[in-house]
Amino acid sequence: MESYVATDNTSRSLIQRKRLAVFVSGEGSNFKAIHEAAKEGLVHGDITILVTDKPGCGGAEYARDKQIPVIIFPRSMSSPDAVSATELVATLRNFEVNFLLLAGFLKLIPVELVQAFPRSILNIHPSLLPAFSGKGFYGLKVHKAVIASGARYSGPTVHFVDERYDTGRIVAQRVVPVLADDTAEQLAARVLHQEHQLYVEVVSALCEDRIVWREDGVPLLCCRENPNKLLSSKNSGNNR
Ligand SMILES: Nc1nc2c(c(=O)[nH]1)N[C@@H](CN(C=O)c1ccc(C(=O)N[C@@H](CCC(=O)O)C(=O)O)cc1)CN2
Ligand SMILES: NCC(=O)N[C@@H]1O[C@H](COP(=O)([O-])[O-])[C@@H](O)[C@H]1O
Repeated sequence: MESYVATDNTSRSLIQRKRLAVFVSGEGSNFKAIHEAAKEGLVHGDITILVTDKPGCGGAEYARDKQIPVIIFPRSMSSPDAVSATELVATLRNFEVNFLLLAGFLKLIPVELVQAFPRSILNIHPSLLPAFSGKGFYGLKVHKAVIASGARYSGPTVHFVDERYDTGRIVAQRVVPVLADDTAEQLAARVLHQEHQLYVEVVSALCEDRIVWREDGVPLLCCRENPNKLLSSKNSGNNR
């Protein structure tokens, strides 16, 4: 590894605390998990703005309750008062946002936003990418497709966002079993439980500058206790 990343509490206090924008379209349980982790000190950052296409969704209600500003995006016939992509970039700059976290957001992030925040937008998807991904694969539709395929394993993927749905660089995954008598709802609940842990783990690394990029463009997580160890390397405790 080229550079040492120190993240004990003293060293962490020397790292800039990051400013986060979270994008939701539904209940926002991943948003809530990240918000709680930030309050508990597990994430070295603050959620400074919530972006949604559904102003009445659970995630937006939670944000209002926590006095987090809510921005409606994208503009559409049903949301004429929503902001445009250009206006959203300007707003995120004004809020000095460092990273964008998609958490159940169901609209395509336009290339203008992707280019404005290079290697700075994450998404969590409820399958083991690249399987079961792309347009039409969201929410229960993903889990129904997994069950119908006969796959024995599934699980969440956290990846960087590019111009297309679910094709950005994979950062981390977790595996859960698919049981023979699983309903889509039961599988969704098992995967969601792991999503909450995985997203907090990755956002924690992101905010502590513990994501390094391999020469071939693959992002890797450095261990918090020993940042010279890669979480997915042979000598990592996680892989024994
Ligand atoms: N540029 C990107 N934008 C988004 C990504 C991405 O990887 N790149 N991820 C999605 C989240 N997502 C899967 O993780 C996803 C969300 C929604 C869809 C989809 O098919 N949406 C429907 C509209 C659904 C609705 O409005 O209710 C559609 O586009 O027809 C696929 C994948 C977030 N954005
Ligand atoms: N393809 C995108 C997609 O399906 N995202 C999924 O939507 C759910 C949102 O739950 P939440 O609103 O409770 O965080 C999560 O399971 C997330 O993986």
